[in-house]
Amino acid sequence: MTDSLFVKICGVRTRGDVRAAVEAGADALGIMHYEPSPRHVDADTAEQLVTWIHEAGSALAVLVVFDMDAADAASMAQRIGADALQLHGHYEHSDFSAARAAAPGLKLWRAVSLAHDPEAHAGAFGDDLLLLDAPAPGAGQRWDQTQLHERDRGPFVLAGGLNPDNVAQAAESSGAIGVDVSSGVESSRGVKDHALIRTFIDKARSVRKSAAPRQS
Ligand SMILES: O=C(O)c1ccccc1N[C@@H]1O[C@H](COP(=O)(O)O)[C@@H](O)[C@H]1O
Repeated sequence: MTDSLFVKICGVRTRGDVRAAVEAGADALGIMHYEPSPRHVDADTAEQLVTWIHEAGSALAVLVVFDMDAADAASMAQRIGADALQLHGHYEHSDFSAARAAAPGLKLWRAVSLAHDPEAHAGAFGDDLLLLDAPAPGAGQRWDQTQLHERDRGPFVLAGGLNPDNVAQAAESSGAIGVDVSSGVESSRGVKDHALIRTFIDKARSVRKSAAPRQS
């Protein structure tokens, strides 16, 4: 594990988005499969994006879903060759067990908001990674991080309303091990701005992970 932040760019939809994010040094790229999202792609496009991501370099291809049946989502992630499945929405421990049974070896990332799950902490559902996000994910919404420090959450990735101007301060004050962004690197809803992607990653790379969260 390096001492620089883990950086995920979420909601890629084109080969140009993939190239821009991978060439800028993203550690993971998110592929959104959720029809109400402006970043939604169908299963065939998702599979093509996974191929492009793997051809372009070593970044992880992450299938991102919202309230999709966990086992079905895991099977889809495995079928398209994704490296991880990011589950947003109303999931229980049993859903993660079902997903693991459907796709053994697939990394499962649990995305929650402390507003909905104030006790959330890393590994609670046997997940491989915890993302702490805004109550309304994908909306470019910042959230109150003071609740974050009420208890030890273990390692987590920070998401929700991040952008090139706030990512360094947000990451340093939260003690996150990584950051995840969608709206903040777009020129309009669902349209990635490749220059913003590059700037976001540069700013995130300027942060050294802290041993403990600083008070914001
Ligand atoms: O991006 C979306 O449209 C989306 C829809 C439903 C669930 C999750 C979604 N995206 C995730 O939300 C975070 C934060 O988004 P933003 O940066 O505040 O726009 C994003 O990183 C995705 O993991």
